[in-house]
Amino acid sequence: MVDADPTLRPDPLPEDNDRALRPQGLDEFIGQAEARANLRIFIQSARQRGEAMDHTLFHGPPGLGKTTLAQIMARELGVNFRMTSGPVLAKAGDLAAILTNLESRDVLFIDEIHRLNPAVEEVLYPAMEDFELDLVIGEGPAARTVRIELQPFTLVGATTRMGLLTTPLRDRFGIPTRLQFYTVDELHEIVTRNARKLGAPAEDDGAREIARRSRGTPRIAGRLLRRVVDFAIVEGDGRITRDLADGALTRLGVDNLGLDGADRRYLKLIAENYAGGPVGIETLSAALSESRDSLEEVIEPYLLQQGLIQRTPRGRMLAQKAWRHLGMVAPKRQSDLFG
Ligand SMILES: Nc1ncnc2c1ncn2[C@@H]1O[C@H](COP(=O)(O)OP(=O)(O)OP(=O)(O)O)[C@@H](O)[C@H]1O
Ligand SMILES: [Mg+2]
Repeated sequence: MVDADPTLRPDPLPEDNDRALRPQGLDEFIGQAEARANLRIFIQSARQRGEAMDHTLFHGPPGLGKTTLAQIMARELGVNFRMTSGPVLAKAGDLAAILTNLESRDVLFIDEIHRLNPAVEEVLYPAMEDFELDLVIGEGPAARTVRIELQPFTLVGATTRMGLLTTPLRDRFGIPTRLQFYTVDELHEIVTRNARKLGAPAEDDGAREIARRSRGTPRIAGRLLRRVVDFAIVEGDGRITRDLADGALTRLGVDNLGLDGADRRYLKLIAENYAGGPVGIETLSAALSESRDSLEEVIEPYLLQQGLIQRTPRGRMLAQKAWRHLGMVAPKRQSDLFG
């Protein structure tokens, strides 16, 4: 039932092509216990009523399973899955074409929904609320509006930036769901299961080492597992032991907290050039040649969650844990504040 039309999604991440490791049903999906329990109820209720499930919004950092959950929803609802994304929908007509082709109760997934063009977003409001489409035909004084009835459908939106969603759009989702970073135990289970699927069984300690160093993120766990399997095949006897995983991950530049080169560059910059901060996000973005968005979406959420940095009104600051991790000593004023 999955219909991920490649023309609708020109730029999928390589991991996203990997159907082999993607959990297929809610029972197979590990972690996010609260979100999963709620979704199970809402899916079953929609099925029993024979109605389209309410519109659902998944938000949270990249790689935590937003796309995966949207696909699972369609499968469990027994309906078609249509996928597109905010930046791809350039004109109102692009969205109208998709909406008018939906079958009753289908799931329409819009990735990066915070990047919708305002003209397209306008079309979405009546579609979500009343399953109606108001199309303007013609221009100037001759322009007129035609109303088209749509089949009831479920919109599933995904965003890494909840704060960038307009209020009217946010308010039209009946089921907003925030995804959390995964615990080491959850990632351990995911790695163990995926290693089995890849035909390279992992020892308990080996799987745990990968889990510990995956930045709380299943996508990263999947990527690191594949690389460790490469090392196990070429330099080991195919088994994923703790030593093998540790050696491979260290060679890949993933340190013992799971931070990669970009994370350490961020922390080192604040330590070495700004005495631990506070320093503004724009300054960091310029100094690191990274977009502000990628700092805020990709790098900072995990560093904040790990208590390595703090966000203050005057900018970002290193916490004591970050100084220790870098093997550096905080200047006196810092250690007084965050000792
Ligand atoms: N709970 C889970 N159990 C096992 N694998 C998972 C789980 N969640 C996600 N994955 C795997 O992690 C990868 C990333 O998941 P997904 O593409 O759904 O993330 P995403 O939140 O949509 O990311 P992005 O914000 O970048 O679009 C996929 O390969 C998926 O199979
Ligand atoms: Mg996704």
